Amino acid sequence: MARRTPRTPRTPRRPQVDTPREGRQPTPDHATTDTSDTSDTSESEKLLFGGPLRYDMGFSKHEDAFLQLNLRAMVRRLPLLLRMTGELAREADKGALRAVALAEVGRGASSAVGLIAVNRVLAHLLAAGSTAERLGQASGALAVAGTAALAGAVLRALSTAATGQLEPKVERVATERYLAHTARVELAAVEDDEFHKLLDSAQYGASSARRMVQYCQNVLGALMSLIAAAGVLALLHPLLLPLLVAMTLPSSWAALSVARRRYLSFQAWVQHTRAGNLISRMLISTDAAPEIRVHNVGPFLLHHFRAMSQSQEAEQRRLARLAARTGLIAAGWTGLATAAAYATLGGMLWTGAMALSVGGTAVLAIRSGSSSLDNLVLQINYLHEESLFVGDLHRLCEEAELRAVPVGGVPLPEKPEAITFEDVGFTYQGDAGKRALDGVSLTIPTGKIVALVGENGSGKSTLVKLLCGLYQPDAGRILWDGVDAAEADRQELVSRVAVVGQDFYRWPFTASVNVSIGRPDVPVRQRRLDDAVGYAGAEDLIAELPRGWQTLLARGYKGGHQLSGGEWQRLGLGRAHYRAGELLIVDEPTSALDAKAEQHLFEQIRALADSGQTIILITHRLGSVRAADLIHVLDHGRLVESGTFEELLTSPANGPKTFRALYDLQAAQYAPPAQVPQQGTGRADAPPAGAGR
Ligand SMILES: Nc1ncnc2c1ncn2[C@@H]1O[C@H](COP(=O)(O)OP(=O)(O)OP(=O)(O)O)[C@@H](O)[C@H]1O
Repeated sequence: MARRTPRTPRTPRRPQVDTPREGRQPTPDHATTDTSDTSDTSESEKLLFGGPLRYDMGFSKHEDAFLQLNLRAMVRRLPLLLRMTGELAREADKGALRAVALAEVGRGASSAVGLIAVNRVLAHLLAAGSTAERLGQASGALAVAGTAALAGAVLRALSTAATGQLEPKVERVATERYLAHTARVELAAVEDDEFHKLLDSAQYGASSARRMVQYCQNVLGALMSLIAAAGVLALLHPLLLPLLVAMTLPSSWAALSVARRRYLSFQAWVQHTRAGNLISRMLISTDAAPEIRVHNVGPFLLHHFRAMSQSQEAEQRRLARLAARTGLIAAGWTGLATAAAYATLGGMLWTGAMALSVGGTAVLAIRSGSSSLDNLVLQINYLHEESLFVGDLHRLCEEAELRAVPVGGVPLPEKPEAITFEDVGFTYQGDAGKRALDGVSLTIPTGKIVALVGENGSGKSTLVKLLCGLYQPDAGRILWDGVDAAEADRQELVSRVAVVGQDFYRWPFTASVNVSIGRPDVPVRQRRLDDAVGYAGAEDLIAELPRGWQTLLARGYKGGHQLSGGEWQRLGLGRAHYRAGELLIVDEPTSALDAKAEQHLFEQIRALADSGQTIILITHRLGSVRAADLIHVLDHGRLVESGTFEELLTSPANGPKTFRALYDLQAAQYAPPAQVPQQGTGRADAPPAGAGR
């Protein structure tokens, strides 16, 4: 009897990356370290990622729920698995789902009819009489067996066609679920490594759901054939059924053991795999391409890519060895069970407990039944294994619901007079003990230019991220007049805000989309686009692009065009203007602008503030904050000074002097040697032109 061996360990869900051919390229010193040992953290993991990337499975929250891959648990879970796939399939294409189900039930019925007909044929052929007579009597049953086989083939084709239609739709529906839920979660969730791990494993849920459709079809088909064969066997002799089961148990056990090991391994290695893929992507990324060449980083990355891949290969080897051992044990037990089954059958024939024609049908039914049962267990096992990933997708959706940006809330005042930070504190996840903001109380009067200044890491960007609702304070409140932003409608809050961050995104789309994506929910208007680039001083930039607004701003694509850093910054400013939020936040808006563009921008900012818009300006160029109505100075997450430009520069000798010290330091770099002011003695009215640039 042909036995299926358990699938060998595989990693189809992960992009397979070939180990690159070794070239005679220089490798760094540490390249000589043997990194193929998986028992410890590899040198590459330590060097590039600061430690092990493999998860200790003890952490797994769903170990209890999902890893009990024993036969009982698997059978218990089968209805749930079928329902999960059924729900996805129903959402994707009800008609195709119905067609698959009907075709498979029909196939089972035709298989049972076929077996019964074969039994009749054998009974007629083994009865007394001439050959012609026996053939004549068997012809009716033969015709039935032939028709059943034909019907089975047609139904199989129907089922295959409907499954082919259903599979891609199920994958699409599952992928949409994944993406839609991910897009809705809070920023803090995306930055949480546990949530990210779930994102990693759940991304395979969609392709697993697609494969589950195929396996469901196979399970249904095998189940129907099994019922047919088992029904016939039970009719022939009741002892034949347990024999059938005994023959199939060893391979079921083997398949389950292998699946369990593979899934555990996948979960433990998921982050390692992502890191390996990250390195391979860097090697082909257009952003990294210049530095890879100028600093000759290629061999370094290739070496570590190879080392990380070798660690994974070692894990695959380990799984393969275990699978081979399990398969061998299972094959031994199956051989014994098969010998026992046929010995029992022979004994029954020998003692006359069973007629010869019944014995012939029994052999056929045992062959058909054991292959169906074997196949059924294998398919259920595949189904179960895939369902673990679909389970991850479900878990992600549940988790994402809990961590989703809340919908609804208290409306914000239409024209607030001020936004007030009341004793606000915030610590980033994983940064325990290090407060990014600590007890910050300040006011942002609307319709004014408010500047935030301070040294690197003093908390300026964090403060505006809290203001935009990207993070929630863990202490204190942010009030829009009397309304606490934590209780406000987040959608409304973000619609009031436009941001040009330091790391604003450079969309790999056309210039038109790069600006209009500031308000993706409204139709693109040319006048609004022109206004936006006029504000950012980028009219000439657009006019000079090869295809104007329709120029693709992405390297590595046909017709793609590359912008300089300053040109991107102007487009980013244009995007923020296009968004038309009441609160415009500009974080280092002029870092990449030339002097003319910078001056233009500050004139525009002043004009916007005069028209009633609130501007929050973050900059290290202290000469630029002269135009601000109010300046808040942060230091190590705390507010240390507030006031106008003049107030901060002319504060009394024993008063706060952080701003003054920073300003003098910058001014000194631009003053002619003879006029370098001493710290604390510079005059507010005498900064050198362009100070801080
Ligand atoms: N996403 C993040 N996760 C964890 N820590 C962060 C994150 N963003 C910032 N931090 C930390 O919070 C602190 C404040 O950072 P923030 O970006 O607010 O400073 P900043 O004043 O804007 O600095 P810069 O002038 O360099 O832009 C820093 O110590 C930084 O390391």
